[in-house]
Amino acid sequence: MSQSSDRLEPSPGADRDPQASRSSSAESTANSRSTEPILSATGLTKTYGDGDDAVEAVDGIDLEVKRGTVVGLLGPNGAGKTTTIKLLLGLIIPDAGTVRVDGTDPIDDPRASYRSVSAMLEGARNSYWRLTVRENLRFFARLADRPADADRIDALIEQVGLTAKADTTVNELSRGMKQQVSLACTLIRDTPIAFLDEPTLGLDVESSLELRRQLRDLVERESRTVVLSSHDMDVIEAVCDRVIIMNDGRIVADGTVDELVDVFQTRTYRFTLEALVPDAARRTLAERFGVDEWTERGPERSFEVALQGDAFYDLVAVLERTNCTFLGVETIEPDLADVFLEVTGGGATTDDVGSRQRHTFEGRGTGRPEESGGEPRVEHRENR
Ligand SMILES: Nc1ncnc2c1ncn2[C@@H]1O[C@H](COP(=O)(O)OP(=O)(O)OP(=O)(O)O)[C@@H](O)[C@H]1O
Repeated sequence: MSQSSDRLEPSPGADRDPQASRSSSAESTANSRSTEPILSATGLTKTYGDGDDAVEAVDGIDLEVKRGTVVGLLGPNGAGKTTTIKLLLGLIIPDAGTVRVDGTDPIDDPRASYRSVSAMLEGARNSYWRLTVRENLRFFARLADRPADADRIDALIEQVGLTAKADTTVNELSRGMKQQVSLACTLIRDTPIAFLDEPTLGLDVESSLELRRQLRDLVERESRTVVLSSHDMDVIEAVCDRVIIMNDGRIVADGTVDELVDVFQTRTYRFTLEALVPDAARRTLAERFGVDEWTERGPERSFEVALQGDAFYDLVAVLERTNCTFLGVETIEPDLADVFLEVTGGGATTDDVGSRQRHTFEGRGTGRPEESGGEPRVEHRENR
């Protein structure tokens, strides 16, 4: 979808008067609004097509989002993230279920809902490339109930790091900069809710890091409610308060990044062996533990494997039985990539894993790292 912000334009004359006198009933409505979820969905369902071609994209989702939180929607390709966002925005009609956006119904009264939301869908396409950065922001600011003034526009341009490019046309900017302009165009309307669908899609590592930093900065300064979808676990970990993992149109996990890591308790280990690894060992490790990638480093061979509970001891027993000379094992702190694999049963690879904190245990033996006696040496590996 493109030009999402156009489609979210409020109707002329639909403006609310911010200075309107507040009756006590209006106050109590405002108070109850501040405690109720700013966004909710019940039984949300959407199937595309019919008959043999039917695709159940969203299958009975219930969801509540508190004000001022940043929620990450994560899941493999086709999980239903974009469809969910479009349903919440009222851009597509659900087959069943209800949605409330800041006290409004985006299906019955889309204009009322559009005052509360802005969206950046599919990356950098929601700005006008023949206009300058500042012209874009002026344009999008004017779509708001209370248009931002020149100072606010300059401040936002500065926050996304584009002051030097403020009067440059967007088509002359790099892809990362275009994405920053899109983000600024989405945020300039100062809506209480912003949807960001894959905001770092297609960015190089540097630009992705920069956008992530700016996003967190903006969210902290302005306490917006943000719903952000991404395949990029580093983005989700860096920016989100809460993570919802989708698979096959359903929510399969919902919690804080820390909670999910605790719940799923997957540990990834790197085992290092002497070079002569018997074929029987390789075969058994592949069949029982899915070990099919080995790293060769001089006289050492190593592999990484995600294990739960007693599987660690089972693997060590296989190494002993097949006469492998075991040089050491490191534990790698689980992160969202591991959780994601665990919950969805696939759909991403551990190549997606970004930064990991490693607890390295050295020395020969077959004991579990915690029992190997050595003090763990903590390393930090940056993959980004
Ligand atoms: N307009 C459409 N017509 C038919 N099927 C669709 C349409 N849009 C999405 N789908 C299908 O619905 C399912 C969910 O798609 P959706 O785009 O919501 O997933 P997603 O999690 O956002 O995926 P991705 O991460 O790849 O963008 C997929 O099987 C997709 O092929």
